[in-house]
Amino acid sequence: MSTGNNVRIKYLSQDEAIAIDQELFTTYAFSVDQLMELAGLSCAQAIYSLYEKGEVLVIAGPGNNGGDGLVCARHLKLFGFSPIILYPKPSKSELMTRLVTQTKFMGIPYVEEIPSDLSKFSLIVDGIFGFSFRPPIREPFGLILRKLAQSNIPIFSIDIPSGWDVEKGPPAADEVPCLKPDALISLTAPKQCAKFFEGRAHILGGRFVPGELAKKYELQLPEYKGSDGILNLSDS
Ligand SMILES: NC(=O)C1=CN([C@@H]2O[C@H](COP(=O)(O)OP(=O)(O)OC[C@H]3O[C@@H](n4cnc5c(N)ncnc54)[C@H](O)[C@@H]3O)[C@@H](O)[C@H]2O)[C@H](O)CC1
Ligand SMILES: [K+]
Repeated sequence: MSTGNNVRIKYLSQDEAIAIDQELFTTYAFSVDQLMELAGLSCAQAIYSLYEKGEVLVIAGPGNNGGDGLVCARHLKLFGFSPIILYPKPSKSELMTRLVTQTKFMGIPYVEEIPSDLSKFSLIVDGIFGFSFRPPIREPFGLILRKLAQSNIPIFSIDIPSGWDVEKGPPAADEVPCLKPDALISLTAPKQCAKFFEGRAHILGGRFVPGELAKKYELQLPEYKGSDGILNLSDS
């Protein structure tokens, strides 16, 4: 992709995305919750820039993509949205347990299963699977994705449209339900599946990559404006 400042942004393979993530946590000494906070905050900032305030269903999966979703929900609440969380396979990790406690103290309600009628929601945040997803989908996520694929509510996908292959993109029509997100936020850098994104806004977020690491992986990241935490790649 060519961006406004004539840089060709790189699309990462699944292995590269995982390797960069690991390097951030080891060599560069970041903790998961530091980066998750920045990632989730950039998701909420992107949503604020794209959508009217309203009731938002945030669906959190079992891994760190789900953690980004929980952080995003917390910031959405502070920004004046009304998030509701579906977190069907809660992790027992200390970090995720703390995130759940934080959201509950923020007064954010949880639902146990995907509501049969989604019409009251103005937006669905897809924090189900990120770059570690490997098909085929295990339940209850197949059921949830089927329901989302059938609805007309705009979907904002965090890092990867859930159910898509991280490199090959949308599943074949006869395989599994295929999400067609209205917006996608790529954290750190887009993964190869983002080439197949046809929605309204492709946002770059997660502004925490040290220059040396970006150079090593030849990320060719476009420049964020000023102190912004997000950059709309669809504008350029
Ligand atoms: N460096 C960054 O940009 C950061 C990104 N962050 C976010 O972290 C995710 C990646 O998180 P990870 O925990 O590695 O994996 P996932 O969330 O993608 O999911 C793993 C989770 O899902 C289960 N799973 C995998 N495949 C399936 C399947 N076919 N069916 C059902 N369940 C499946 C698996 O068992 C795990 O439980 C990245 O995308 C960003 O969103 C960080 O927050 C900050 C740094
Ligand atoms: K996702």
